[in-house]
Amino acid sequence: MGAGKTTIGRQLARRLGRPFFDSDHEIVERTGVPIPTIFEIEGEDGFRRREAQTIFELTSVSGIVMATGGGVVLDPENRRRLRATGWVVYLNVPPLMLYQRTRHDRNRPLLQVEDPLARLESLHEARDPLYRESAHLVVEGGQLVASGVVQYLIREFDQLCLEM
Ligand SMILES: Nc1ncnc2c1ncn2[C@@H]1O[C@H](COP(=O)(O)OP(=O)(O)O)[C@@H](O)[C@H]1O
Ligand SMILES: O=C(O)C1=C[C@@H](OP(=O)(O)O)[C@@H](O)[C@H](O)C1
Ligand SMILES: [Mg+2]
Repeated sequence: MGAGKTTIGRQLARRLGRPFFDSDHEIVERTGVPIPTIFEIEGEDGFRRREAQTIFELTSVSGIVMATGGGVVLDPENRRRLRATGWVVYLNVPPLMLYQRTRHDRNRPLLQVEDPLARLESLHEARDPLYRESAHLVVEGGQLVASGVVQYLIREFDQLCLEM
């Protein structure tokens, strides 16, 4: 959360001239309610079921750029499908920076706790191996501005296309 998936995904899609989908946005569109409301009514489990269904559908569409929610890697089938159907990028950003970017945002239910930085640290530790297992490319650090990451990804993607 706060790594820049939505921001960078949208910019990357625009630069590549491809359609952009954000799995969280799809879930909100389909249910007609914001993510915190889904967590309130159906719990995290309910949200994860909707997320897995959305990932299943979006990984069936080719030629798109997709941003996922940060918890998508918890489900082994999500990880398998994403890796098998797409070119997966992990934006690895230190928890303190994630905290600075998300601290005023009330739209992430998992961070509405007394100590959001500690929550981000423990999520990062638990999920980092899962992100690495899923990704074809890891962008380390989070120091680059979003447009810089996009430029880097376009170069890497062009190189990949040349090699194919
Ligand atoms: N590379 C970046 N450098 C600085 N701020 C960024 C960067 N990427 C995203 N942000 C900012 O961080 C916040 C969270 O970004 P977002 O794209 O919603 O992350 P995610 O979808 O991974 O949770 C937004 O305010 C966004 O403008
Ligand atoms: O990390 C997570 O478990 C979540 C990340 C969120 O998306 P972002 O990573 O875009 O913030 C959203 O899917 C939900 O609040 C749960
Ligand atoms: Mg997002």
